Amino acid sequence: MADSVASEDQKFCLREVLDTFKLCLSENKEVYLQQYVTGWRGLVKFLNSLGSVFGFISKDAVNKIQILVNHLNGENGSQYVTIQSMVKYELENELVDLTKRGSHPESGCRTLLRLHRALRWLELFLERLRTSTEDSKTSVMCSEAYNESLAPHHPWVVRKAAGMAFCVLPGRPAFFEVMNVGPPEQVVAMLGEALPLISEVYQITEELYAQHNLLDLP
Ligand SMILES: CCCCCCCCCCCCC/C=C/[C@@H](O)[C@H](COP(=O)(O)O)NC(=O)CCCCCCCCCCCCCCC
Repeated sequence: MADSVASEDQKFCLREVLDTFKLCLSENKEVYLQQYVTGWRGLVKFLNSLGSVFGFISKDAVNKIQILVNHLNGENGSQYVTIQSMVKYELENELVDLTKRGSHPESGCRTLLRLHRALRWLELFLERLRTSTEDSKTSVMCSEAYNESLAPHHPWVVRKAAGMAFCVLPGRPAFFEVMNVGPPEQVVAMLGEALPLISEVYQITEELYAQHNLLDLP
């Protein structure tokens, strides 16, 4: 799985990836899991194109994506159509470890929570990128976004490794290039369109998880 995601055609446009988050929202503001997963697959592809230093990050993301895909394709797949239906199904059937790790280490709820926190990182990072200037450093934007989102949930060793990886991020011009969206003005415009959608998907999930007390799942 890691390999197939890594080697699928490397050339792509970040606009298309971010567009998939648009397709996540149903009419009544539920979040489709299939589309959410597709969005993440695209992001992982982008991450892989930045080089093998990020391999440990993409590997973990791929693992989590695969767990969710297995739920979607499993015999109870119809319960996993939206994040809302997944939460309801897993809670009603006691399929979630609520306070300490136990017999359900791969619940959809705890797995998605990790990606959900990473989506917050993405939102913060992209917002910084959108408002950045030519001499802004991607490594700084990235670690600031990380410190405000994922870092509090990670042990020291992961924070350390992440910090080291951020240092070798390409600079802003090269980064914009890999995004393959066009000149900087177009990148900024694209981000301006994509961010509210990502933010909405994040907020809806955050409220759902808060409502059910799921924000600290082990
Ligand atoms: C562009 C640079 C990309 C930097 C990515 C920033 C996120 C750094 C995350 C570091 C995670 C390290 C790997 C290990 C994580 C796990 O310990 C930890 C906890 O899991 P557990 O409870 O099962 O043990 N896992 C997680 O928190 C999930 C992390 C998922 C990270 C996915 C990041 C994908 C980034 C996509 C980049 C796209 C950038 C697009 C910008 C234009």
